[in-house]
Amino acid sequence: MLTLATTTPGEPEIFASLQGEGPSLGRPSLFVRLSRCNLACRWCDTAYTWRFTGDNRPHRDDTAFERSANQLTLSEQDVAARLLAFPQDRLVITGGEPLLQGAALARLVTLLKAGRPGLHVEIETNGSVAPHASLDPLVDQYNVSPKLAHSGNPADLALIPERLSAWAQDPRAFFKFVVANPEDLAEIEALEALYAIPGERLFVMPEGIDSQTLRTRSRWLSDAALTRQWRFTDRLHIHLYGDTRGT
Ligand SMILES: Nc1nc2[nH]cc(C(=O)O)c2c(=O)[nH]1
Ligand code: SF4
Ligand SMILES: [Mg+2]
Repeated sequence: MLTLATTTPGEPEIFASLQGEGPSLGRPSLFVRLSRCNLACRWCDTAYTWRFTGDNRPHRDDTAFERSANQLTLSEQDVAARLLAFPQDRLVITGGEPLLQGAALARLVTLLKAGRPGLHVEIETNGSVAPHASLDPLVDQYNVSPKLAHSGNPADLALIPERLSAWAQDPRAFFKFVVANPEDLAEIEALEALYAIPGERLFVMPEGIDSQTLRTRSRWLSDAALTRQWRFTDRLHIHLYGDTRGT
């Protein structure tokens, strides 16, 4: 069984969209959003996957979500059938933190690759959880977003040395650091040096859930990427659709 996020109560967050972030930006893709996360970022744009009633960890909006309206449990077969009803040949698995459900995801991806040979599978992860051994060989690309101090997570939960070192050595893993302030850059430089992350696989992305914020931050962040030989990614889906579920 898989625990998914919902778009509207009762409807799983399964949709087709252009990949809005990272190395596959602009590619037509299927998305499935899983519920639950092991971290709690202050600026999380999908707090409805984890900040349920009674969870008082700090968050920008201070909103708590009713679990029953925002979570849905479906079988791997059901999720596979819903995804295979779309024509796209790329899948983005996101969350929440999808790797918390790695064994069930392996069963899902096995069904999907049987139904659509050649399906490209990428996973959006916060980078703190190891992929389940049965899932890892089925994954084509990881978009790894380690959480910096401004996320509000304790570093010992968010930045796991063995994990960061494994991602840095995996050619399938692209780092995507969410940046809000120029002070965040020194932290990225330190991680780049410590784990020897190749610039080719290091993206910076402005934090923001509206076009104006993204544009303002892109102005200095793109310069920072240029001088450090990092890659830059915008958040295309925010410009196109705004901060809405199912897009
Ligand atoms: N279009 C689109 N691209 C995305 N890339 C990463 C997303 C995410 O929420 O993880 C996302 C998303 O929610 N929508
Ligand atoms: S790791 Fe991702 S899903 Fe989890 S709280 Fe942070 S931004 Fe939200
Ligand atoms: Mg998102």
